[in-house]
Amino acid sequence: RRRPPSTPPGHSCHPSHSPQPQDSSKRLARADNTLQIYDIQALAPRHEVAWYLANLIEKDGAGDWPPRTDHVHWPAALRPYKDIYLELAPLLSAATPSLDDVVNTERREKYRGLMRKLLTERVNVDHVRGILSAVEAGNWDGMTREAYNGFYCCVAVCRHAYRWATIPVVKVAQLETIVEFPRELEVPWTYLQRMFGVTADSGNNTANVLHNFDLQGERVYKINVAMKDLIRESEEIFFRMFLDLEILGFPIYYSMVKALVAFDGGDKPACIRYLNDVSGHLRRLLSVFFDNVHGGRISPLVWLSYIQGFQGWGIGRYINGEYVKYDGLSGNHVLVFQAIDAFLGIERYLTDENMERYIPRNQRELCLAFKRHTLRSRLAPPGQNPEDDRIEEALQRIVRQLRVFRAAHRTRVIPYLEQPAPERLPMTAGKSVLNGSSLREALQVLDNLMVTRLRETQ
Ligand code: HEM
Repeated sequence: RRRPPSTPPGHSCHPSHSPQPQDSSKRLARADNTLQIYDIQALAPRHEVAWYLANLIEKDGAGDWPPRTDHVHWPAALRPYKDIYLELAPLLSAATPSLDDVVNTERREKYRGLMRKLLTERVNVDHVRGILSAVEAGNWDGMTREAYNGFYCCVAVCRHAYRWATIPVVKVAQLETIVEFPRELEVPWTYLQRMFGVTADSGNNTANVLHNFDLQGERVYKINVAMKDLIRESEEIFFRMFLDLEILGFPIYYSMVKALVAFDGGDKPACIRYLNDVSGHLRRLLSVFFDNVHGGRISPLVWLSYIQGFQGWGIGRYINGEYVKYDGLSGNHVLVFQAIDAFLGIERYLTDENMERYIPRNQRELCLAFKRHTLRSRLAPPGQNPEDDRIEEALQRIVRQLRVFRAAHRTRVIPYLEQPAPERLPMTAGKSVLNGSSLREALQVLDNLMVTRLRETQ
């Protein structure tokens, strides 16, 4: 298998309340997962959950998790995409969002026109197709999986930039229902989405966020490059959280697999130890949320207008005569929460349809495998077997941790969502333009979703 990253082993200090986001010494480093990955690979032939985790790491992860990406060593035919995104990035955001539809339409047409022009001039679609079809046929001579992951991100963010064409997101953009994308952005997208086993026209947390970091932890395609520090720093901290969640998620996936292998091998004391490990790792992971989702780190004054909007989508296309609208990104795409829910036997938050649209196939399959092996349906009734009771207690501890997270998430996100943004209609990235006659009603719908989820967490 490919070597895991050459970044330093172990962990650097956890982001605290006052780091400069640009200061790399304060960032959580990717861990050295080598030994755990060997262990998972060794277990793969005899336990299907280990197999699905090994498969995710080897394929989507390019040999590690979070996924390894390369944004530099690409075939020449693909490189213009990155150049074009980066060249146009300073034009994307406006320091003062206009409330005038005419001004906004002009801004957007200018951005789209430029992107179209540069794509036509510099991208040879036949060459792009040639490279991606070779990969699809299993021939990786032309590019590595790391580079493929990087390119997935690049095309995804180019599409989101083209979709909105000005940030903050404005009403005229929200009112579009269908957008005709340049073929340079359509052709590769079909291949990329097929490879990852997802169907949406929009991106997802894996493409737009996880793959948007190089191995040194630098974010490659930023949104608000020419805006004030408060916006740029909040943007960095916000997206960095999602990489950190997967860095800290890895030992959780590992411990959950080991707990299942131990249980299935009849070693219940070892199973309990691994479940306790899950709790310990989860505590650390949740602190990423608690330490960052507040005004001292991510400013609610700028989040809604400058950070969230880019990741929305809210347009669609006709498929077999029926209009299908796609949503953008949400925390609900994050693998670690889906995997833990599945492991605990909690019903899924996303519908089957949304899973297929936004969650890469190998992530979905890992979660389904966790669900098939959930321990809770296999324990003796309470009071009949002391070891089973201790397993249930350990599982309950994890459930309680998730409940604390969900209760906190419910309240902490409100100041971000209720920020005035007169340039747009109420919208979340994950749920698109919100129905309801007022912002209050729209937020109530979201709150109901979160309360229901909290209730289901048991
Ligand atoms: C300003 C920051 C955030 C806001 C405004 C926000 C808002 C929301 C909203 C409105 C929902 C319900 C609608 C939907 O499914 O999309 C949601 C769901 C969700 N969010 Fe967030 N979120 C934020 C940050 C985060 C972060 C950092 C995480 C991960 C630690 C996260 C994890 C989740 C999860 C897992 C769900 C699905 C429901 C669940 O499993 O409880 N969110 N978020």
